[in-house]
Amino acid sequence: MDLFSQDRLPNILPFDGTVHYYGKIFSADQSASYFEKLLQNIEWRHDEALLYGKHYVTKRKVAWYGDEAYEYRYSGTTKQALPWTTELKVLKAIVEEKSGNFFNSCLLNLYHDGGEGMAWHSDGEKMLGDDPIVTSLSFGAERKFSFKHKTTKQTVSLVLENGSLLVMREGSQKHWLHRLPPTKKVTRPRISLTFRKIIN
Ligand SMILES: O=C(O)CCC(=O)C(=O)O
Ligand SMILES: [Fe+2]
Repeated sequence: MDLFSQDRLPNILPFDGTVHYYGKIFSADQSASYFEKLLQNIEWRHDEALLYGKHYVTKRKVAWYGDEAYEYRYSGTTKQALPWTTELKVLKAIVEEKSGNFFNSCLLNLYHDGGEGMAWHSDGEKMLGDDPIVTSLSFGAERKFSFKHKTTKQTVSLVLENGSLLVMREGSQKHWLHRLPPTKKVTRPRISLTFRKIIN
């Protein structure tokens, strides 16, 4: 476990939680290779959402993998986790080593260009427990990522680089929202791997 590097990392959040940005943990070559493999080997599907009784299909694609065929219920849809691919097993081990945390599942996102993003939310699903730790491992285009405090509305932003690791720790889901804002400046795709730990 890479505890020493975590100790030296500054907290992205000013209060009420901890978010560590590890920066690039892979070289440009390694990142390009992972990006291609993930694009090819992951079973990407358009996400579905039920909002105010209306059924939406997102442009963004997602995929859900895990140790077991966990069921992920949200916005009126249910997804069943697929078994880990070779690359995902390798990446999970690297993220666990870097962060010092263990994960049993991963929600992957594929944003085809800057027109696709993710709206303000927190990853507060019951099955993740009271105070979940969620990662974002990024490949491809650099994107801005923002946090907003649920009561003070204070915001903090950073850029998630190609091959970089972000770990949202204690308090970060309870007290803060996060989003990936859409932008016209980005024309290339990005893949993110959000490793999570299902409690029950
Ligand atoms: O794409 C990202 O970096 C984060 C996505 C996210 O917040 C999520 O999947 O819950
Ligand atoms: Fe999230």
